[in-house]
Order: sequence, then structure tokens, then C-alpha cells
Amino acid sequence: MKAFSRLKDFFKKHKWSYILGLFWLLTVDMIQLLIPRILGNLTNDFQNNTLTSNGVIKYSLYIILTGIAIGVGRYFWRIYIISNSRKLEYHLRRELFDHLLTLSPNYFSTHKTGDLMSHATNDINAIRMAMGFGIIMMVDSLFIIALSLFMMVRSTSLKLTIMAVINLPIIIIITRRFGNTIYNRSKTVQSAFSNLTEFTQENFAGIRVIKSFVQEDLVSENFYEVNKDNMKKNLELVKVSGIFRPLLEFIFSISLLITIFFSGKEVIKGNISLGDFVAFYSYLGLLNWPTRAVGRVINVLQRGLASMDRLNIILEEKPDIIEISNPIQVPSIKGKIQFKDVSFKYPNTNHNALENINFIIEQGKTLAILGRTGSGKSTIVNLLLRLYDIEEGSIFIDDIDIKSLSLKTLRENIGYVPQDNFLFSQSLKNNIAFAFDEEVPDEMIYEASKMAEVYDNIMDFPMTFDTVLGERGVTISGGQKQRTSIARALIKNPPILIFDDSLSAVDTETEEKILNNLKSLTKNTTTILISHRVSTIQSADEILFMDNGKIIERGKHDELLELNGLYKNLYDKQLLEEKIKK
Ligand SMILES: Nc1ncnc2c1ncn2[C@@H]1O[C@H](COP(=O)(O)OP(=O)(O)OP(=O)(O)O)[C@@H](O)[C@H]1O
Repeated sequence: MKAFSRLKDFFKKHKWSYILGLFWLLTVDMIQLLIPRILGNLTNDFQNNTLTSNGVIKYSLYIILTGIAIGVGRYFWRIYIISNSRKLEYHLRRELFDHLLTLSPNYFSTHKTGDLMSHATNDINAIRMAMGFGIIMMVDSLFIIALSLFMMVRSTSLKLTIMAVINLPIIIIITRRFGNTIYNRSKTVQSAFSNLTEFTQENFAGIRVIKSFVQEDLVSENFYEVNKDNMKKNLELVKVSGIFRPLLEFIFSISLLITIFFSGKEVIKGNISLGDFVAFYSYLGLLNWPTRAVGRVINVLQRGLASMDRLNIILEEKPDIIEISNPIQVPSIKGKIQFKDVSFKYPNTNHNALENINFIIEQGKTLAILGRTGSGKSTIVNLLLRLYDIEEGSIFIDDIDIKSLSLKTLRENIGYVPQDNFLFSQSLKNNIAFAFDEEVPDEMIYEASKMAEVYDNIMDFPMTFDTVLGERGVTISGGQKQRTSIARALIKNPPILIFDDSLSAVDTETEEKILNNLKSLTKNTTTILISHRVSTIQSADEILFMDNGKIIERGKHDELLELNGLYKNLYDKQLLEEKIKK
């Protein structure tokens, strides 16, 4: 139960709702326990011929009143306890989401999104069930069992009571066993169904590839397998759940049989009244649900506990990137960048992604980085943004070590156009203004998209800047996506701009226009341009040519051509390609 200590503050805050909920729950239980007694007394009055018409009205009123009281009470305990469990679910999801936002990208590269989603849904649901229905079932069943047994003994005798309930523990054991099997099989049904939906979704999303490779038959065959597996898992579940209820009913009916047989004999002998027999029989009926609930409650609490343990592991995960306690406050960043003797290895790898990197970019200058794929270009940017921390060397902005700046100051002052150009399933307007918490004037959005040469494309869409992207929204081309994410970086007007291979999906003419726009915008902006194309970067103030994590050539375009090395080689190749294309 230590696992739940994280929820201490939540329980403290909501203790009154829990107390009131439990109060109503126990009130309903006590009222329920009155019904068998009312029926018993009614039977006795019948048997003794003492029932008058007023008596009939009196008993009818009792039944109606208890019915109303039970209804009202149930409403209140649901409102208090079930609402609390929903609030708990909300609280935990929020805590988990906010916590995940603090973790570094490395955490997400080593943990599957599907697993995190399952913690956010299945585990939190299991905790909600344990802290809602789990608590209710536990209190309710124990209370009803204790009071019903007490009333049964009072109505007849201890001996008859023991005989009537002797087989009920079997129900608890069976509910536990079957409950677990049913739960496990339901999980496999869920996972088979999610395989089925995933398979269907992926194949219809990739329908063009399937058709162009003429693979319809293979896909149909694979679908047959996945569909069959789903049916098999459902049948396995039906086999157990089909036996479960009838078996419980059968065991319970043995108790009823014992009661009728032995208590009936006592009635015939005149040792107990007919009314007491009816009350006894009705109390036994009341035990039907709580005995099943005891088995279920143990399962629900166990699952809740296991889920809380799993959630605690994530919530206790510490972010890799930690801010120092008193970061240096800077009024504004100018944009000088320096890498000094930087070497870096990604976590869980054993080779250096960067080795002894040194460069300085003065404010307003442009540094270009070129090199083969996997040579370490994006790693330089990852380190500048502090998505990973270095252990060897230092990185400075305006001569301040970036580890001494707050993460907010550092990242807010960098306009970053990532390689994957990820856009959210929202309107283009919201995507471009993503960096701002408050509403941004439309003019700013238009200006940034003009700079990124995407304005005309967006104006051609029927909903222009209100066009929603994503699965059910419009899909835009790779080049339009790239330019939208350039607009998203430019609108911030940051002192440092980074383009990580961000012009690869646009033609050379548009590329030239964007670069010219940037020149006019970015007089004081320090720019890092990563590219595979020499045409993109040839006017940079310094070009780094990288290979295998090292800078192997550096200088201006002309200087590098004179070196007659790898840069010149690449330049000649690309020039030839251009000529052939033309
Ligand atoms: N998150 C990561 N974990 C482990 N290794 C990584 C990670 N990201 C990159 N690497 C490795 O680090 C090296 C440098 O990668 P990087 O992404 O910086 O190359 P790049 O020059 O930007 O390549 P590209 O031109 O294809 O974008 C590569 O060997 C790559 O496999």
C-alpha cells in the first residue's frame, strides 16, 4: 500500500467527499437490511391473522420509503465516491503528462510511445477502479456480510446460519480465480482488437504502396490471420465467462437449498416462525452480491496496486537535463556562439558522435555545416539546444556557458527548424504561431509565411490560414510543410536561427528566394545552416565540412574550393548534376 503514498495529498484534499460518500454507502446498506425484517414481520402478521388494511398500507409505505431512501442514498454515494475517482484519474493524468514534458528526448527514444500511452490509459484506469469501485465494494461487501450474518443468527440460530453459508467461501475463491483468468483473456482480446485496428489503419494509410506493388492478395491473407486471431481470442474469453456466472448461481443455490431444507424443517417443528424463515431466506439473498464482490475487490485492488507501482517508476524518473539553481539572468541574447573542445557520445552508445569540435560564430554571422549523413551535423544543434548535455568541452552563447542559462532563456532565443518538420494537427495559423502563448496578430503570421515563401500556397487553400492539418485535415506537401516550419521559427524573430536540412524539399529557385529573404531579415541574427547542398550554404561566413563526428575541412566557399578536398569534390558533383538536370 506504500505505492499509494503519492496520493496522500489528494486523499487529504478530498477527505470530506470520501467520508460523506462512505456515510451514504453505509446508510443505504442499513436500509437494505431493513427489507428482510419488514418482509418477515409482514409474513408473521399474515400467519397470525393480525394483518389489517391499515397494516397493509403501513407495510407498503415502509417498502416505498426504503426504496426511495436507497435510491437517494445510492445517488449520493455515487456522486461523492465515483466523482472522487474521476478527479483522481484527472489528477494522475495531468501529473503524468506534465512530468513526461520535463523528461529529455533521450527518455522518449528509449521508451515506446505505445507503452507510455498504455500507462496513461490502462494503468490510470486500474488505479481509478481501485480507488473508486474498489473502495466501495470493499466497505459495502464487508459491512453487508457482517450485518446480514448477524441478522440471520438473530432471526434463527447460529447453527442454521453456519449451515446456510458454509459453501459461500467457495464463491470468493472461484471469483478470484475466474476473475483473474477473465481479466487476462479480456486483455488479450483488447490487444488482438488493437492489432486488428492498427493493421487496418496502416494498410489503408499505405494503400498507394500496396496497389503500386500489387500486394493486395498478401495484405488480404495477412488480414485474414489478424482477423482470425481476434475471433479466437474472443472465443477463449467466452468459454470462461460463459461458465463463470452459472457456476456461481449453482453454488449459491446450494445455500438456498440447505436453507429451505433445514430451516423449513424448523418451521414445521414450530421452532422458528414463518416470518423469521422469510427474513432469514431474504438475508441469505442479500449475501449473494457481497460474496462475489469480495473476490472481485481483491483483484481490483491488486491490479490498482500493480498499476500504481508502474506509474511510480515513471513519475520518479529524473530528467537528464537539469537547470542550475540560480541561472544567470540576461536581459537579451546577442547571438555569439562558441563550441570549445566539444566531444560527445549519445547515451548507451560506445562511439563518439562528435570529436573535439571547435568553432566560434560572431553575432549576425552565418555558419554552414555540411557532411555525409550521420557525420554529426544535427548532433551539434541538439547540444546547442541542450537536448543532451555534454561531459567534455563547453558551449557558450554570448560567452556564457549554456549550462548557466535557464532552459527557457536558451531555447526561447533560438529559432529552430528541425529536420523532421513536425507539424501539429491544428490550423496552419496555430502551427506558425506555436511559440506564442497569447494570440498573435494575423499580420505577423502573414509576414513570417511570406519570408518562408509559403504565403501564396496557403492562400490557395480554401480555408487559407485556418486550414487544419492532420489525419482528418488537409495533407500538405513536404515542401509546404518545410516552409511552414520555417515560418514557425522566423515569427519568433530570434537572435539565433538554426535550419537543420530545412530547404531540402524546396526547389533551388524557391531556396534562393528564402535565403534572400533571410538576408534582409537576419542582419543581426546568427544563423546555423545545415545542408547537403552546396548551393544552400556557399555564401556562409564559415563552412564546416564534417565526417565521422570530426570537422575535416573548414573555411569560406572559395577557400574550400582551393583546398581541392572533399568539399570541392562534392561541389563538382552537385554542379554536374545541376547541369545534367538543366
Ligand atoms: N538519439 C541518438 N542516440 C544514439 N545515437 C544517435 C542518436 N542520434 C544520432 N545518433 C548517431 O550519432 C551520429 C551522428 O548523427 P547526426 O544525426 O548528428 O548526423 P547528421 O550528420 O545530422 O546526419 P543526417 O545528415 O542524416 O541528418 C550517427 O552515427 C547517429 O547514428
